[in-house]
Amino acid sequence: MDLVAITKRSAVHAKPSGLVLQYGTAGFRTKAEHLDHIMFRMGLLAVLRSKQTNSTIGVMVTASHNPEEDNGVKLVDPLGEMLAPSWEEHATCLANAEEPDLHRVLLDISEKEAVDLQRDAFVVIARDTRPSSEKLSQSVIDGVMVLGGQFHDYGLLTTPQLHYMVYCRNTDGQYGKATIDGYFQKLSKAFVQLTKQASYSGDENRSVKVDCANGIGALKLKEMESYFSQGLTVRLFNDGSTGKLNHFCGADFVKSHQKPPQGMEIKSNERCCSFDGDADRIVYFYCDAGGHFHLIDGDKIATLISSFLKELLLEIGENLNIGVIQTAYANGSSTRYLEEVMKVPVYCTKTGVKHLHHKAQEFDIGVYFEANGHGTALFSKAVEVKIKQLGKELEDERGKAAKMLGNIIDLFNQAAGDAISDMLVIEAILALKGLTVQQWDALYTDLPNRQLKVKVADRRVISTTDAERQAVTPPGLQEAINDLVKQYKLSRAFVRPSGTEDVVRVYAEADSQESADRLAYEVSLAVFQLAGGIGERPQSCF
Ligand SMILES: CC(=O)N[C@H]1[C@@H](OP(=O)(O)O)O[C@H](CO)[C@@H](O)[C@@H]1O
Ligand SMILES: [Mg+2]
Repeated sequence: MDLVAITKRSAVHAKPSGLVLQYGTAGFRTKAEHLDHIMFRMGLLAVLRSKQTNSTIGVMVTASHNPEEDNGVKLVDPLGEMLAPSWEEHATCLANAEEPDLHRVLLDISEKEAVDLQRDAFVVIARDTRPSSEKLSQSVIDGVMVLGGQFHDYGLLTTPQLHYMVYCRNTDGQYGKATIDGYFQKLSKAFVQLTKQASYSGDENRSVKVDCANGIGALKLKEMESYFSQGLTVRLFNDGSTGKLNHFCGADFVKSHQKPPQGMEIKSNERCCSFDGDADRIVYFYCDAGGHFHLIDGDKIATLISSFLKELLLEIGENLNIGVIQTAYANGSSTRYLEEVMKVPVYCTKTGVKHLHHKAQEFDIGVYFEANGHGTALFSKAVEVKIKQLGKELEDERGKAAKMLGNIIDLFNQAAGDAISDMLVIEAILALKGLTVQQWDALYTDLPNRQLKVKVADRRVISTTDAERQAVTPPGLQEAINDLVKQYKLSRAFVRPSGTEDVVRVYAEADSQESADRLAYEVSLAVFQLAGGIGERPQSCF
């Protein structure tokens, strides 16, 4: 480590005094103007992680669904996964170190993690379309270079595309070619093969409207369109040509406001979907003839996918272990439908895709989705090999189903939840099953629910257990929630400190919207009173 060079370059990317940031569920995220030093330091950290794992590490510059003025950064581990928890702590230490302490922290991390500093390092970098992203990604590169790391800058990519590149590079290209063309080719080939077998006909059915949140998803879908146009026409809205990123549009807006995005013409019963700003989340929706908006969220996506996979396995005659992974935010109706109607085992993990991803790896086939639309399906290597072999060997119906499953496996981005990949999977399944968006929506009816936020002095006073469904502290809070829940039918409620915002999140569901609203409000009051609420008392929303 050339300490003099590091000090010199670090002075160019000086840390504003007093600024403390934490590597949270989605890396670092705040106003773009506060992030230059963070980017430089994450370049340094990526080099250390690369040396330690002897693998390529990814650095993604994005703030996903946050407003355009924000930005953020996260590191991608060797198999395309989120950064390991012990390194999240190192990231926080490094980010908050004052200039004179920077070396010591770098040396501490290297020592604790037994990093062989003589090893080569390779880092791949990508960014979203925010105005601040290009300059910030240069600061990452500066950090990589000062520690002697090699790098490749992919420029503009969606977050899941960078995860995919990292995964490809660390599996010697077995997973795919680590280029954007390789990604387009792999997914499109699988999609076109699948839709060739579809009974769906007519242009109406073969087209979907996509709200791209004015983000990177629009650019990449435009580039990719010609690769899969035999199977699907995509009509892009909020493509960034006029509107502002994530402003009244995108998956997060549509899910949290439960209404269509602005900037999109919607005719009744048309199939529409929304990506978020970095295209790692997707939700579907439509408006019925009466003008009512219908949201099809991550839970219903997981249901469609897992039921299709289960059917294919039945046709192939393989008894594989398939599981669906959700979080506490999954709608109670979805969990009930999966367990009782489809007989698929459902598991609940803490919020944050890394938790779902790890749990999904325990199964032959693990399907995971957060209700907000972030998810994918993972297939064990043994399953992939077996299914593809059956697809080649068998000429009968079983073989046909195995070929289909083989293509579905290739169509999923198994490194991370991916709006483009998920959209193509969903479109293929709807086409193959001849399902309309209304029929898909009718699988089950969501229980009315409400999410609220409460401001407290220190959200760490709330600790939880049972995959965040029960509050352990502060004393009395869980008892208060239990008493409130008892007063409503089909009800459930929980509270947890957010990992990305300085708030406590409250979730409630019940048999009617009024009851869900009321329960959420009453639980918010309990949080405000027992967990040190600040500012205005929660207001009722009914
Ligand atoms: C209720 C909710 O949607 N929470 C989101 C949000 O986490 P919080 O820890 O709840 O702030 O951001 C995460 C990162 O994007 C995402 O994984 C998660 O689902
Ligand atoms: Mg995102």
